[in-house]
Amino acid sequence: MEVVESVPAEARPTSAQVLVASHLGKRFGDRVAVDDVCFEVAAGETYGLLGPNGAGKTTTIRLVCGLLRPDAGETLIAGRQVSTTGTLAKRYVGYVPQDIALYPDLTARENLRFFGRLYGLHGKALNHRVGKVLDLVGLSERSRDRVESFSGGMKRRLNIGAGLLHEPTLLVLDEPTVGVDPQSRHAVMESVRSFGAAGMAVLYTTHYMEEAERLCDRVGIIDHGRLVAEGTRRELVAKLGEHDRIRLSATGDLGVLADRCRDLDGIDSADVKDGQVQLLARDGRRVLPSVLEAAKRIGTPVRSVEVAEPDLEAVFLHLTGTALRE
Ligand SMILES: Nc1ncnc2c1ncn2[C@@H]1O[C@H](COP(=O)(O)OP(=O)(O)OP(=O)(O)O)[C@@H](O)[C@H]1O
Repeated sequence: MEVVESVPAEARPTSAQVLVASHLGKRFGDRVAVDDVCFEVAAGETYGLLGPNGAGKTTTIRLVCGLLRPDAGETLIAGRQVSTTGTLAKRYVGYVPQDIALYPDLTARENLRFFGRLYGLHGKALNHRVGKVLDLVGLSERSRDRVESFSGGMKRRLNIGAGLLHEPTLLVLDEPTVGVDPQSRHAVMESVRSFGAAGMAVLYTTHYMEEAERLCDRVGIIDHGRLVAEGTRRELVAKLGEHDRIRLSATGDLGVLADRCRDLDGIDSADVKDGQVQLLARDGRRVLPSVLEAAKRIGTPVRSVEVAEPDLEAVFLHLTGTALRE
């Protein structure tokens, strides 16, 4: 692991935009992983990159953190240009990778002390930061327990803690709740929320729509390497105009039902997700009778119907024509 020094308080940036990513591009052979991606994250802001598996989220943040060289574009962190070789900009970044990088046979405190030394911390400063970080991630009471005895969520939180030791200005988290049970997921999200509230800039990738909705001040929707839209939840939903989201539970071939619905007047999109047919319609209540009629005709009787306001899932569906899949 690379040694990155911590940043003295007086050297911290004052500009509101902590991260500025401009026209980032990256190919792997013929495959375009990231295509002309631009976004900014301000101090105290939590920015979510939301997209399905393979959309380009990890590649984007590896470019942003200087772990991968872009084919095009550049990133500034705290006004410093990011490069794969230099450490100047990296001093401001806490990067929390998707995979857990902890020593199972060491305690939580020993793990943090190890990573703290890599950041150039020693003596009292190291002890102080380790204590503070254990508090921040809610693991003070388990600090003397070996990591091998931790739940998935606790390991995740400690992994995040390792990225916080040098008091980064920007915290970058790559899908930090993947493989975590719902209760621990909540704890991870609450930790992340507190970092934004404390003034840190947070860049968060996820393919869970609810996480982006709950946690992020602004969301960038990424698909096939391109940022197809960005904004607050409200701004993104407004892009849909007046739309309703309809969820149908039915018995029979849901794919056929979705195909039929797609052809109906007033239906903008139809997709099968989570064992339901999901529709986007300009006026849900008006189209419902023809949907029920079509379902009956093809022998897939509808068992329940839910009409709701659009969410980010609906925005994604509208912009890309596909559902965000797990
Ligand atoms: N080192 C690599 N070599 C070749 N192709 C790669 C490499 N890294 C990523 N890719 C490809 O680039 C595309 C974007 O991948 P990336 O990991 O950035 O997506 P992601 O949105 O983070 O997905 P996930 O949620 O599954 O992690 C994918 O098609 C992937 O297969």
